[in-house]
Amino acid sequence: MADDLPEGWEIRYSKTHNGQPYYYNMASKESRWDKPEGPPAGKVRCSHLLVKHRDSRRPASWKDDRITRTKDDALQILKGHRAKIVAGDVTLGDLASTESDCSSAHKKGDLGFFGRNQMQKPFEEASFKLEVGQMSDPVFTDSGIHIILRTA
Ligand SMILES: Cn1nc(-c2ccccc2)cc1C(=O)N[C@H](Cc1nc2ccccc2[nH]1)C(=O)O
Repeated sequence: MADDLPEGWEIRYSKTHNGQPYYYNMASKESRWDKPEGPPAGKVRCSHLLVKHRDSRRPASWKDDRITRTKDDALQILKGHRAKIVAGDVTLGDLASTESDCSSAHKKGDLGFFGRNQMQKPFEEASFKLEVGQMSDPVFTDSGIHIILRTA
């Protein structure tokens, strides 16, 4: 699909090769038959680990039918997870698989690519501030408390 092309690329259709699609970069004036790789324009890819609490929008998860921990306790738990990741003891993806209260835990916390206006604002703002490979501080949303890793 043309809407997932990297920044600066557009799809065009050849006038000399039976309307065959090709890709054109307006800035570099480069043309190519094969689709350019890279993050879709205006999107980021992130993984996250979520710890919910009793005031979360949905205080339940695949791990726990009824989440009763306080927000403060959730933050302490999340800080403990973040410290292990920073120390290099475990990756965010591996820890999310067992500890995240988001159903994305089953995909190591990977949320795939997303653009603006798709996620809750605090999550979006934090995600778009990250460089690829960078991990956020605790981020608070209506769902709970997250640490976010930008992967692309
Ligand atoms: C936004 N999202 N993507 C998935 C997901 C992605 C890939 C594979 C499976 C599930 C789950 C969710 C989701 O909203 N999960 C919620 C918790 C949650 N709230 C979020 C707010 C912002 C970003 C991620 C978030 N995850 C839940 O399970 O209660």
